[in-house]
Amino acid sequence: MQPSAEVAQRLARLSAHLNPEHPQVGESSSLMRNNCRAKGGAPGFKVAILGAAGGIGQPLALLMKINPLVSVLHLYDVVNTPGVTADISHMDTGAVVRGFLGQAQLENALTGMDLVIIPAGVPRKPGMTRDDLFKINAGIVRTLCEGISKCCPHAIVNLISNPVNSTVAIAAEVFKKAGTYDPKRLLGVTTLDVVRANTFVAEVLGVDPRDVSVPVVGGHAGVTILPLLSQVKPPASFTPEEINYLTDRIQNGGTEVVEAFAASKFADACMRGLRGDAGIVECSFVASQVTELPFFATRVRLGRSGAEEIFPLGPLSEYERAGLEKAKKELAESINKGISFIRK
Ligand SMILES: NC(=O)C1=CN([C@@H]2O[C@H](COP(=O)(O)OP(=O)(O)OC[C@H]3O[C@@H](n4cnc5c(N)ncnc54)[C@H](O)[C@@H]3O)[C@@H](O)[C@H]2O)C=CC1
Ligand SMILES: O=C([O-])CC(=O)C(=O)O
Repeated sequence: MQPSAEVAQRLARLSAHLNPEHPQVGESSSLMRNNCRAKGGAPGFKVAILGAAGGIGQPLALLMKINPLVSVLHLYDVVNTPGVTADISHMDTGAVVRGFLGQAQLENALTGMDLVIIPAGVPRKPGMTRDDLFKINAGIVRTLCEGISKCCPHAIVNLISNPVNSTVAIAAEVFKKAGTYDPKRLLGVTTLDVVRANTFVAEVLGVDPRDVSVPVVGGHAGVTILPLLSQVKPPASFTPEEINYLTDRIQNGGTEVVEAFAASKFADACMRGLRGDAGIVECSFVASQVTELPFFATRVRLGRSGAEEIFPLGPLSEYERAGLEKAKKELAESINKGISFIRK
């Protein structure tokens, strides 16, 4: 008797697993080379993390593997992806995990992706600013974005690598050069500023951070991070001392601790937008006409094509208006630095 189609498929998969012909570096098992599809669940999105073996990349990979919106998860790095991929791939959730190691595998990592998340590059050491990372990370982001424009030009890109205030401009220039630029699809990740703002404001108010929403606008470094405490929801008022304390703590939170939770939260919001959910609003650093600068972080509505609507700043307090001027001055320099890196 002939085995059923399903049994035949299972036997083929088992045989491929037991007899790996030419193991490829960076793939966690021969099952992954069979182009197998995630079983069960919604159709899901194909997500690549570039820099997946790093401090942000690894926990982010774990969080994406448990996200039911993800059907395929590609983990790319220049080191250590085989181990990380093996680890993540053993989790009993739906997404199929594949690992890719080194530049030669970048194109395979990117082909067919719906969402590309980029935490690749060097992080700050104590005493450094995010701008101090420009020298190394600018080139890394350029190479990765060249790959994106070639292999998945319609993917949504979540850019985490610092300095975000410059790397978003770098990515935009690379995409423009390649003729693939869609401003709605390029999003600098500033969610961590919002997550911190919600947490610190909730601490001051003595409420649950999940019930608090603080818009954070501008950019993602020092004074360019501008929490709009006058627009906190639910409405709350703060003393001048509280405003100084909160603004300073939110602007400098990155020197306390960095974390992947916010990156995962933002990626999840992008996928819910892609799926067509209504009313998905997050802060992000995007191409914008809210100010005279070409990029600016404000609340944006995420939809099927990325950042579909960019909300204005709303009424600002005097303190926030002064902060906005400082933020714009530094932001303009960071954005120009990114643009000239590619145009030079
Ligand atoms: N936007 C945001 O809210 C945040 C941004 N960051 C930034 O994210 C970046 C990564 O931070 P961590 O994960 O802590 O650093 P990390 O050093 O732990 O990890 C970075 C990873 O990138 C990889 N990498 C280096 N060059 C690469 C290349 N050419 N292609 C692919 N991967 C490459 C490294 O091998 C490493 O695994 C830093 O620039 C950091 O400042 C970090 C936290 C929050
Ligand atoms: O501060 C850093 O170096 C990393 C980062 O962007 C953050 O944690 O907000």
